[in-house]
Amino acid sequence: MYVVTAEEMRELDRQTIERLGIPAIALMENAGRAIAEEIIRFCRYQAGGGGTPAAWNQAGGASEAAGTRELERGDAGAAGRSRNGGAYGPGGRGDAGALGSGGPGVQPPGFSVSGDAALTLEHAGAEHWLVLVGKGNNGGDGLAAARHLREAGIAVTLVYAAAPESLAGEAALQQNAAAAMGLPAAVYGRDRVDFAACSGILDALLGTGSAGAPRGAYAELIAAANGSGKPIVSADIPSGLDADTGRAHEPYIHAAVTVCLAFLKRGLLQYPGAASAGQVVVRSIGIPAALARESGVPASLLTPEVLRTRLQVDVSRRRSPEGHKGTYGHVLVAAGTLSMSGAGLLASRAALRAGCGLVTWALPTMLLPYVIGAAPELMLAAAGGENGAWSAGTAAEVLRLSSGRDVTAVGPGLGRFEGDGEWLRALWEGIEAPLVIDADALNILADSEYGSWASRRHPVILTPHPGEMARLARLSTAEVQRDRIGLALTYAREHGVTLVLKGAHTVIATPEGEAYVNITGHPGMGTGGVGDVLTGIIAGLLAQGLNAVQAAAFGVYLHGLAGERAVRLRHDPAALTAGDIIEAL
Ligand SMILES: NC(=O)C1=CN([C@@H]2O[C@H](COP(=O)(O)OP(=O)(O)OC[C@H]3O[C@@H](n4cnc5c(N)ncnc54)[C@H](OP(=O)(O)O)[C@@H]3O)[C@@H](O)[C@H]2O)[C@@H](O)CC1
Ligand SMILES: Nc1ncnc2c1ncn2[C@@H]1O[C@H](COP(=O)(O)OP(=O)(O)O)[C@@H](O)[C@H]1O
Ligand SMILES: [K+]
Repeated sequence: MYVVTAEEMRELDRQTIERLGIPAIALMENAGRAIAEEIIRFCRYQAGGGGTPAAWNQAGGASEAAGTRELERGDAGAAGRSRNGGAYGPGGRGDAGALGSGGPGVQPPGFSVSGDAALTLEHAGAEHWLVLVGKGNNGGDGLAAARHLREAGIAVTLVYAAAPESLAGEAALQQNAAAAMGLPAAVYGRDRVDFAACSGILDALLGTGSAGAPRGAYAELIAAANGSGKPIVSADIPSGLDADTGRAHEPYIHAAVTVCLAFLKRGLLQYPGAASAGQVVVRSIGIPAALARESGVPASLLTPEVLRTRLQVDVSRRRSPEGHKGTYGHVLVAAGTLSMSGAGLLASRAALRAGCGLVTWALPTMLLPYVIGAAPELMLAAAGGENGAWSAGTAAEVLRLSSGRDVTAVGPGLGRFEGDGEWLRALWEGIEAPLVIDADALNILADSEYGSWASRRHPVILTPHPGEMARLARLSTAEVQRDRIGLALTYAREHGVTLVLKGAHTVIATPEGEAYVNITGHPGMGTGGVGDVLTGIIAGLLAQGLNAVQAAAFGVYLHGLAGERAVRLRHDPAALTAGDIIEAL
């Protein structure tokens, strides 16, 4: 699933209209219909008592994002089936249920007629939706949706932010159609609007054409909608949000559902915007995905389908019947100091659980006797150093140990030491295998002009959290968080590295200029050592022959999934520890 900026979206719109000859009004019609269907689905969900995301999916339709957990069920090939199953499940979109919900062998009846179930609502008479209409195309989408809602028997009242005569182009056509259908309309500031009397609000004020903080009537309508306590469904993006960065201008809509049109917008994946969008449903409006591919849209949501098809990852993690420990690669982990030996242990254990054949943990000599037996499957190697710390002189031993290993991971619990820049440079220039760089090794890198180091034949994966990224990019942490996708794309391309920018919705960016945004995981994972586990997983996958981008993307995805599974076993996200994630892998 592609993730676009407002500019990319405009270009794809333009190509669809000009190259394919599909009229803009047709796209707007599709958008309006999709929004109306999702509002009806939301009404069904609410009538059913609301509840879990599963109940939401059952209320009709299921997006690709809803299928992102399918690896969890251990049925990697289920993508298409699960989506269809969701779409035609109980209360679902379409009337395919009329053909029988049974498996193969169930015969359809001889004669059947089915209708537009997605635009039908049993208790429509109980619903009354306010449609807040901006004067751009977002407002046009809202007007088209209003007509479909009215057709479904739902009462609608249009609330224009600006005089209806000020709408132009396709939005003006929609305004004329709505007026011709006799849809009741109010103009904010001129007519009284009773938010208390409605059952829900469609926010079609501002979309991808929005610039800066909402002004005038827009700001007042947003504040009134939020203050009403009624559920809000947003068209394309919640009004007030920056479509690219997810920055929330004041005021901005707090939506229960966002019906994103054509392609996922970057701002819906980046915080704080991601938190204001509620359930995000991406609906096709007739713009082919092939256009996004051909135009080189660089960002995608990381789904099992993207892992399988675009990144060519064998997500089933098949093992050869004749395989042995030599088949699955050997990881060297250079990590741990006296006060942070656990970081090295966590990374090493995670590499084993990720399925590699062998792991050697190189650590300061003094520590070795204390960790014997901590993980009996590990091999330990004393790397020298003094008093449980690393020293510049240990580089030669790490280089010797790395020879013949398939990957070296360096950094967790490493600490800083005299000459650490030259130490890391020796590893960078001398290790003839992929290198995963994390934690203090990233801080060492940030203090070095590593662009002048000899270029490597083998890939480098950097795994910074936002603080480490800030040091690498010489920005503040707030600046890093302002547009994580944009920054990750730029940094990875300019520095020729695979970058894993961690945190909620981790971004994996490639030296070739692509980015993948992960949505597995949860806030309970913000606890010490969880990043060390990720480093181990990525190294373990690299050792098994995955390339840098495959290992980074699949590693981040599995790490989040294991975090979710670990919490289910423990029942409380706050109780999660890094070791639980290793056990849940
Ligand atoms: N084929 C298509 O075109 C398709 C379009 N699609 C839909 O169109 C949406 C994009 O439409 P868009 O480009 O017309 O911009 P939109 O978001 O409606 O806002 C522009 C209006 O808002 C105003 N305005 C701006 N900032 C403001 C502020 N801070 N505070 C107050 N007002 C502000 C601005 O006024 P101005 O500044 O010009 O006076 C202008 O009137 C997109 O999100 C999707 O929903 C899809 O269905 C796909 C097909
Ligand atoms: N809110 C969140 N949602 C999803 N994942 C998260 C969240 N907070 C943290 N994580 C994940 O937890 C890990 C924390 O890594 P890091 O900050 O390096 O921890 P440490 O240095 O203690 O090992 C990262 O993989 C990060 O993406
Ligand atoms: K909107």
